[in-house]
Amino acid sequence: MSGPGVVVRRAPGKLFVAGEYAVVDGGSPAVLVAVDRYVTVTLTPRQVPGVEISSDLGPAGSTWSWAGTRLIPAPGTDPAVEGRLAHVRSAIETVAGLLAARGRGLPGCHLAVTSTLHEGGTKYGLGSSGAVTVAAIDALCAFAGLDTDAEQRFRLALLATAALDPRASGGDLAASTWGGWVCYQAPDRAHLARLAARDGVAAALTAPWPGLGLRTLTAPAGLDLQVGWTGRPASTAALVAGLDAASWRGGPAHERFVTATNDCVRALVAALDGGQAAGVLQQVDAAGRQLAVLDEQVGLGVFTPALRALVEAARQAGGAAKPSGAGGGDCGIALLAAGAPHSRAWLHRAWNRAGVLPLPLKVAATIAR
Ligand SMILES: Nc1ncnc2c1ncn2[C@@H]1O[C@H](COP(=O)(O)OP(=O)(O)OP(=O)(O)O)[C@@H](O)[C@H]1O
Ligand SMILES: C[C@@](O)(CCOP(=O)(O)O)CC(=O)O
Repeated sequence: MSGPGVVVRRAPGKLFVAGEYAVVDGGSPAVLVAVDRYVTVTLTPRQVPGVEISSDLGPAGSTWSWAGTRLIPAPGTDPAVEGRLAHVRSAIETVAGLLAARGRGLPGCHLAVTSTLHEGGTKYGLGSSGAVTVAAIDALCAFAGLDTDAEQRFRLALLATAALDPRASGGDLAASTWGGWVCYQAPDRAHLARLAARDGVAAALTAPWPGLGLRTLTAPAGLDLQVGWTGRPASTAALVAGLDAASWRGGPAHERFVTATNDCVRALVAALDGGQAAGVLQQVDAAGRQLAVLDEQVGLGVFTPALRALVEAARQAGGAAKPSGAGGGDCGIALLAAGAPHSRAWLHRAWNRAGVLPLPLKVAATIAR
């Protein structure tokens, strides 16, 4: 779609390479990679004030009006629709908060979302919530004539996310904002959410964000990244909440997990920096084994039978593999070195036999402007 005043922005999905769960606590880095499937957001000017939102997940056109910087759904809007549009709504309200500090409002518009991060409405686990937030913030800023750089858009996306769920690390947002391979460390999201609620988005945006760390990394040469989808969606929020419910959190096993995972991620970054493929494989394998220990101790259900089979087959092929993200379904990753005992085709056949669908994904290039 194009036309006067129409803005189109897209953001890629992501995979967790190492550091999931540990990254939720401040001070722990994670490595993520952006993939070449996208959420696209199109903004079209509309004469009527307020926002009309359409998503490929439905509905086709739901109308929202402003109460200050809060969006109010039209009377009779299905609560399920409100849930499905929660990330888009939070992104719009966040940009509206920034505009309000400059004495402006968001002009009337239609916001449309399309995504290749789900299959007929079933998510792959490639970070569609993060990608839709990043794409929407980018499109809304451009539509409103706000000149922003990548870090400002990332911060706005994290404020929008933290308003919904301060536990979410924002690793997905970092990968979707910068593209390519990234090393990310999360700031204190609960503090930022409180700051934004108390002092406004503009103040929170420019405040210091202690703990935030972001570095783009060089992709490992000579390693083939493969992705397998279990076909089963998992709830990241429920899995992370499971950790809070268990007595594991705050105890010695938790501390050991975080320390060991931090060691893996730091060694992984060093191996990536040094172009050492063998070191990359070793650390991805080690990070996956730490997740398995966590899973055994807490009984979270990170490793489903399909994810176990995905990892086992990749090890037999001579590679390293692990779930990507919270696990419980969604997808897993494997890295194969050139000259591995078994080929990519062999791995795909083994995955198919185990009910794991190989996804033809490539790394999305570093994109931040
Ligand atoms: N096409 C879309 N249109 C509008 N909102 C979307 C779209 N895709 C995702 N979202 C938002 O993201 C939410 C899904 O987030 P969820 O964390 O369950 O999936 P994910 O981010 O793809 O997976 P994961 O967190 O495992 O990587 C939806 O409820 C909705 O709020
Ligand atoms: C468990 C966690 O570290 C990763 C979740 O990854 P995913 O959304 O399930 O791909 C949570 C988070 O980083 O917010």
